[in-house]
Amino acid sequence: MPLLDAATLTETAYAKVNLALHVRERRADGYHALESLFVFATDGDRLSGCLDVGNEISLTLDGPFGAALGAGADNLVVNAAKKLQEHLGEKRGARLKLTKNLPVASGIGGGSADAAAALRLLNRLWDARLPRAELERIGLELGSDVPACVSSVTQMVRGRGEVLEPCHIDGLSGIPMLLVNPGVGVSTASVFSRWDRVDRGPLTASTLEDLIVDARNDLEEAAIGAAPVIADVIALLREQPGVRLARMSGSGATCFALFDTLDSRAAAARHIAARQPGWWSLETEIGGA
Ligand SMILES: C[C@@](CO)(OP(=O)(O)O)[C@H](O)COP(=O)(O)OP(=O)(O)OC[C@H]1O[C@@H](n2ccc(N)nc2=O)[C@H](O)[C@@H]1O
Ligand SMILES: Nc1ncnc2c1ncn2[C@@H]1O[C@H](COP(=O)(O)OP(=O)(O)O)[C@@H](O)[C@H]1O
Repeated sequence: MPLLDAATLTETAYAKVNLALHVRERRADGYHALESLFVFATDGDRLSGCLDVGNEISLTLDGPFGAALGAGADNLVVNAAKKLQEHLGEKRGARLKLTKNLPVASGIGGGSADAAAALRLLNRLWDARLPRAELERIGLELGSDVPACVSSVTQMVRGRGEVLEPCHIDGLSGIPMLLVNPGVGVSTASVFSRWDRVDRGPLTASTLEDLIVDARNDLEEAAIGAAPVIADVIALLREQPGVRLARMSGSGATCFALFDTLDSRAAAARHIAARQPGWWSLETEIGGA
């Protein structure tokens, strides 16, 4: 039996879900001004790490999607570690292990959540004690979604992804949620470039009912243009008994459905797995504020 290494720290990289995503304009710098309600699932990837005596950064991967990624410099975990090192101005080392449970490039911010988890973990491991706002600033250099993933709480997100406002909507926390991905990867940049540049108005939802009735994902049409199967995922989710809201997350292809009970979520998961055995799905809940 291996001894438990007391110096190993762990973090969960919670899956991000955009309950609503309004795209307001294409900015001069090529990024898009967004208004989005971010929630986080209670599940995600797992990152663990301990100090490396040689002061090197190394990463190993396992889990269902571990083989879909390299463990080199372009992995967002390694990137995050290097950015934090740079920021601290000291070469410190870590041996990291990422258990990749979430599909890659799938609109649920797996890579962004991993990068944020790496910042949180190394901030503790290296005893750097940077405040959250500083980790969020470093996170923005790694990707637009990383700042929100640092705290992984329900937030209204604006700008490119760096304007964060904690947000409480009654009844959201604990809602049974099903994530479904049809196994196609879509590129975030190409989905944004397919957006029709029509501003359909602000996101003002303050209740779950508003979110269901008035809010949208403005990238859905563009993503369906790139991967038509996304329309089938949404249609299948919407016809499941007990569904309150079904929509695409981020730039796709993962879609989510919120259910009124755990039983209706479980029944939907069973039904979809039987109809589409090749699709990935995750039964989870919306995390606490
Ligand atoms: C669409 C969203 C919604 O939460 O999520 P995902 O689909 O990635 O999960 C995010 O805005 C994605 O954030 P992230 O995946 O971190 O994007 P980045 O690496 O910063 O940018 C990738 C590319 O997406 C486009 N991009 C991203 C963010 C933004 N506000 N406007 C953009 O136009 C740009 O073309 C950029 O080159
Ligand atoms: N640890 C990581 N997990 C997932 N994707 C990663 C990781 N490191 C680098 N990437 C790259 O980042 C890109 C976006 O990943 P991800 O954040 O999962 O997308 P999305 O936000 O659309 O779910 C992918 O093209 C992937 O190759």
